[in-house]
Amino acid sequence: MTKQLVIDHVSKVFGGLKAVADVSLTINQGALIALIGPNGAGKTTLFNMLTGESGPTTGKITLSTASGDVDISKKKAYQVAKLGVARTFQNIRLFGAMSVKENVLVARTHLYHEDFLGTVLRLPQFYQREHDVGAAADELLDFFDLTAVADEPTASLPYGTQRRVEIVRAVATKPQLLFLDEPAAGMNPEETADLSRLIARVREHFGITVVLIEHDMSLVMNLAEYIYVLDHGAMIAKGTPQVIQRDPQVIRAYLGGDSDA
Ligand SMILES: Nc1ncnc2c1ncn2[C@@H]1O[C@H](COP(=O)(O)OP(=O)(O)OP(=O)(O)O)[C@@H](O)[C@H]1O
Repeated sequence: MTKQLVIDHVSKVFGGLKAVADVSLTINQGALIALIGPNGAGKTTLFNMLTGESGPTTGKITLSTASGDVDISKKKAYQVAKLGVARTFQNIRLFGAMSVKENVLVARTHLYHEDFLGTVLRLPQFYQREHDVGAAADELLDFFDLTAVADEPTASLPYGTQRRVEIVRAVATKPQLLFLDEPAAGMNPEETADLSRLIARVREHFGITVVLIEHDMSLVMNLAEYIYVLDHGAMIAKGTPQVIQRDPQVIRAYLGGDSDA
């Protein structure tokens, strides 16, 4: 198995609070992993460190890329994104006034920022690229079953659809690694089941490694191959869904008790 992301003794301290405490784990290419834990366990804080939103206080994060291993511990979010890492947020962050397709186009166009001269001078490659970007966006919208709402302003769409737009926008950046922060939040069981199938298809079709934070245990247990459990910033368990469901420490963390009884 090829390693994609190595998290080596990573901690994050806010004032006196250790939000993430000495967490180590390795994510292999193509994996579908869930990160779970009670509220305040440190899941989003860990995601923020892995995507460059906020650097670790101590520890190292190494991303394998086509051109070798890169230490991303001190890199900014836009630099990590350029290395092939995309994410969605717990609170949807879309361009609400823009249409669904425009959201995808913006994400896709970011890939070509390097060719500033070609764009400014409107060289032939600019028009070719515009055409390619448009065609790729249409294909993506079709894959995500969003063609019918392609021209709708995203803010006008139902919550579950907006979540799908967030994911397609992340996928439009052609990531190697996709982080989804509570993708099923606010969804009904039917939408959650649809989402679960969609995530599995995205991973399969685009060959993207997927890491998700989720409180919906039906989604986690059905979808994830491997689960990491955080509690009070520390990794308290890891294993397959079958193992995690029976882990006494995990059950205790969720039920909030302190004893073994
Ligand atoms: N920027 C910050 N400044 C200070 N404390 C923070 C900051 N961000 C998070 N925390 C604290 O760190 C701890 C971990 O928070 P985090 O949001 O990572 O938990 P979580 O597992 O994602 O929780 P939830 O499931 O509720 O989203 C919490 O005690 C939180 O209050």
